Amino acid sequence: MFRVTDEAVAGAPEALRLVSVSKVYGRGGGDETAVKALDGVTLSLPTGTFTAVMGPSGSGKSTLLQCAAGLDQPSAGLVVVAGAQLAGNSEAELTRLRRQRIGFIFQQFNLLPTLTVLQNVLLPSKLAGTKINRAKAVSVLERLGLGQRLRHLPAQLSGGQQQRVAIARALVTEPEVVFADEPTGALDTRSAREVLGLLTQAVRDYGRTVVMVTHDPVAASYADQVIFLADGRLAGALQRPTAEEVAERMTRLGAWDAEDSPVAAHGVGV
Ligand SMILES: Nc1ncnc2c1ncn2[C@@H]1O[C@H](COP(=O)(O)OP(=O)(O)OP(=O)(O)O)[C@@H](O)[C@H]1O
Repeated sequence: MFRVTDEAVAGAPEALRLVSVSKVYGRGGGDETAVKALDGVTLSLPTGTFTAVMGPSGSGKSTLLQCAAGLDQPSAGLVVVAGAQLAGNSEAELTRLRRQRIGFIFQQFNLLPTLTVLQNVLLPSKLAGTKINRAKAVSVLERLGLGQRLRHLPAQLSGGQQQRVAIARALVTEPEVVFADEPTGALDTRSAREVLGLLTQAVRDYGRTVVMVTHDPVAASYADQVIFLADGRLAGALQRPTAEEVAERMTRLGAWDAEDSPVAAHGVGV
């Protein structure tokens, strides 16, 4: 099983465990269009770690995130978030677990356009039926540099600011695990760097656990470890990686030709 072995987190409680998780799209069996997107993935991530998930296009990264976050059901296997098993629950129970234990950050921010910044951040606790702590939402937004933007609508903010609102929304419920699917994919270099810094800070200073899918070796280098997928299976890991090491591993996995590597092409961009 893949397990982070960093001394700093040795003995830390487990935030996320996947045991032999597989996902088949389509009907399976004789269905010729069936796709095995995940094929027996087993891993364990301690609380307070930042993990990047990389791999060639179609290797199962988004599927892994969706299954681990309870947004999709695995075809087989077990997902455990901070001791609570996700599979086998009713949809209502799954929704409750998701709202209480999981935060999600998307590439396209997914903010509600008619709600203000503050209302967007308060929405998850409102939906979860928990006591809405306005002061806490304001303090998280202030920490993320948005204290002057509470009453603005998303359209009045830059992309980087919108993603910071989405980060605040993901963090305000103090979830066990924050999943981020290409959180810097729609951002310019500077905003991307800010967002990665904030995710790192959430892990270092607030003990959150972050799992981020990215195509960018520089973004991945902010993580404590990178796990690689190929054809739906784990294909290795790197601890405290540099962007160059990540790019080299991606080249070996056939994700891109060496000369097409984003690091080779642009240098360390983010
Ligand atoms: N809803 C779906 N129905 C059928 N096949 C799917 C579905 N979603 C994903 N797949 C297939 O599952 C495999 C894994 O897809 P996934 O999106 O998880 O890969 P990925 O590594 O995130 O890819 P990318 O880097 O291109 O986003 C691919 O072959 C994809 O075509």
